[in-house]
Amino acid sequence: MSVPVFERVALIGLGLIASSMAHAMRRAGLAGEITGHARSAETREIAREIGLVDRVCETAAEAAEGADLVVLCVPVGAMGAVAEEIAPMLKPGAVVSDVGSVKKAVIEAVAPHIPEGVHFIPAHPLAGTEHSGPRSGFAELFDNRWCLIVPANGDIDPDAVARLSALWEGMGAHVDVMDADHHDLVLAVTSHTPHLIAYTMVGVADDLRRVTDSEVIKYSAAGFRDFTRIAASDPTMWRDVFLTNKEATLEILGRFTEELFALQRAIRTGDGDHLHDYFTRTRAIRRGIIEAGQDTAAPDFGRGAARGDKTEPRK
Ligand SMILES: NC(=O)c1ccc[n+]([C@@H]2O[C@H](COP(=O)([O-])OP(=O)(O)OC[C@H]3O[C@@H](n4cnc5c(N)ncnc54)[C@H](O)[C@@H]3O)[C@@H](O)[C@H]2O)c1
Ligand SMILES: O=C(O)C(=O)C[C@]1(C(=O)O)C=C[C@@H](O)C=C1
Repeated sequence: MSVPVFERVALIGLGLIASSMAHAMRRAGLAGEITGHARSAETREIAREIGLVDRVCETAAEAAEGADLVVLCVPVGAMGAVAEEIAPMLKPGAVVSDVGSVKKAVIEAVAPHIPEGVHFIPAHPLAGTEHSGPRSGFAELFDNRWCLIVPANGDIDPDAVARLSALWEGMGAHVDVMDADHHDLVLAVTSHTPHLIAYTMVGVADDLRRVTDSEVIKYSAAGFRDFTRIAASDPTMWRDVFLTNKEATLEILGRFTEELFALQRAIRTGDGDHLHDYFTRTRAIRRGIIEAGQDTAAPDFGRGAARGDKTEPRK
């Protein structure tokens, strides 16, 4: 057991990310005591039943009172209201962080409520699954994944950043620091737009299913099944992501639509060279990731790519 990085940690919201944090902190002895609160009585009951944290509190304010670290693990759209509720209970020198998938909107919603002398250090672990709720977490979720620390304007207290980084590293993650605007644009490319595409593709297939009497689902191959996994992700979380990362997502969707139209035209006009060149470029990107050894964020990647590497390019 190592020495706790924070003596008292409060987790507000007890879903996939908070429950994984609780397991990961316990695995490495990173917190002296963990308190927790979730809005729904049912979630609080389950958390008590499975012993997820040391103390389940009826209010967010009660959970945050006297904590050295408070982590907001609620949907992005709920962050501001939770910050306002806990603000009067925060002790001087405490660290407030969050795990939201969008950073600029969270900073705008939370920062105005943070009292003087309390450090607000937003963060985002780049790890998740399509599951949600207090039973869905597991200690290994953050192993070898990135956690991005996104300092809010003005507060970059080095000691507080170092302690939060040590906590995430103790939970298995690699830590990097990124500016909020850049974070939101990068995540719009790598996470938000791909989720929207998956939701759309599964919706299209569902419409077709009614026509073809379930053939689409019955005969769906692995690629489409991967889409259905992503499209099973929590509706509240993803509604909030798109409503709060509007600008960056619309920018990337605009570019995506242009490329899609170009591919559509190539198919219609029989422009095989365009299609082949495009697919060759995208395959090279995947291979580059594998060769650079940067595939740790997706354990399945390597195996699939190793098989793919042996295939000969075909015209
Ligand atoms: N799921 C992922 O893949 C993933 C990955 C990284 C970051 N995130 C971010 O982490 C946060 C939590 O996501 P999750 O996947 O753990 O969600 P989840 O749905 O599993 O859990 C959310 C929890 O928040 C609680 N909650 C909702 N509104 C609340 C409120 N107003 N007050 C108190 N509790 C409230 C719910 O009861 C639930 O316990 C989100 O901001 C999300 O963007 C999610
Ligand atoms: O693996 C998944 O299921 C995820 O969608 C995880 C994922 C991602 O897009 O990579 C989803 C949202 C996040 O904020 C971070 C990670």
